[in-house]
Amino acid sequence: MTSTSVFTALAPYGWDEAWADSFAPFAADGLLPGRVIRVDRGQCDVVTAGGVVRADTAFVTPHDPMRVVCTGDWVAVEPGGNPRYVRSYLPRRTAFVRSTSSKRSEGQVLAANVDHAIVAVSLAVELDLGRIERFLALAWESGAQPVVVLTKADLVPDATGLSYLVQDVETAAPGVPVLTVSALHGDGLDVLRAIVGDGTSVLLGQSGAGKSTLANALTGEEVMEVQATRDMDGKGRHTTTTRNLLALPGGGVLIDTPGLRGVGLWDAESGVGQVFAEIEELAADCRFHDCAHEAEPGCAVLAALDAGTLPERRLDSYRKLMRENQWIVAKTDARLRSEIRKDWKRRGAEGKAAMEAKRGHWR
Ligand SMILES: Nc1nc2c(ncn2[C@@H]2O[C@H](COP(=O)(O)OP(=O)(O)OP(=O)(O)O)[C@@H](O)[C@H]2O)c(=O)[nH]1
Ligand SMILES: [Zn+2]
Repeated sequence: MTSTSVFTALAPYGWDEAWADSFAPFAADGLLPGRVIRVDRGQCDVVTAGGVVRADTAFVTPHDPMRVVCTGDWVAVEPGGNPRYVRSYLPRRTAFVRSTSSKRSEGQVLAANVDHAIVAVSLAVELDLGRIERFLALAWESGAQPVVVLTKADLVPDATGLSYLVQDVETAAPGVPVLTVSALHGDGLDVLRAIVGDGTSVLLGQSGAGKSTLANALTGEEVMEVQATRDMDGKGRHTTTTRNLLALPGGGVLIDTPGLRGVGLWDAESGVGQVFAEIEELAADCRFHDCAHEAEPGCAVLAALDAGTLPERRLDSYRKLMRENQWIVAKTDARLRSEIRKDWKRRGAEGKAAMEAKRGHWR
């Protein structure tokens, strides 16, 4: 296959000149480029110019879960073999990471190379700005551009009410476009389509926020492809193959993985800073460089609070997310420290053993 036809085949999945450049050394080794559309234990499905192939990730499964191949990664796969192997993956432009179970406070990459993080928020229930801010922190932290999509706009009875809701969300989302859509009536979908039409998008948001409905509207099909298999017991059994990454009919790529639904905050300090851009801006004018905005003299944040230009809810939410984030960071640091200590101990023991072996030799 020529490099032009590879380019044409993979462009709908987000392949571009820059990816092709960083892939060049792998191409020289006879490896094929492809994008991971799904991962399961030790295996992944990769869309290549020649179609979807199944590949083993044993070569690229390091100890660090942050470095495990994930949906959205561009990989170098072997041209054949049973099993065929993923040999490497290209450096990520962005990555969605979440903290795993409380026992092991490591990050886990959920999706890679995402450009737009679509945060779906239902207008059918009372707005929870704190929750929106949390999703936005995570989105900014990943490197993707967040977009808030207020769904089920048809359930808001009047236009004035709707515009107030949008304004509320906008105060919680500086630098973030806020759209309203109704999947029921199709309102606002073209604006969303224009955004996701370029690059790779993910859908975030609480259960019931309308993510699947949006995904279906964008893809124009069911995201779950149900494949009829051999009817073993006459009950019409089906197996479902899930593609977690889809090329959209109007251009752009959508990643929708179960794991991304319900992500938490992970080391998102700079992300939190971006969500609360106006507070960070104020903080630059505090008298003390390390002002905690609690009771310090010359605190510009508290001054804005007093003046009523900064809503108290915003400051509370900022503090809460910062605290939570610091806790996660501290937990990770503790893990790192204990790992380093273990490493020292091991090296110490090896060193001691080596010394003793030498001594034995001298004796
Ligand atoms: N009235 C109205 N209902 C909607 C709209 N979009 C989604 N819904 C309904 O809201 C409910 C939840 O939508 P889903 O798309 O399943 O939500 P989800 O975010 O995918 O939920 P999870 O799969 O639990 O994460 C469904 O009953 C949808 O039919 C809309 O634009 N208008
Ligand atoms: Zn201050």
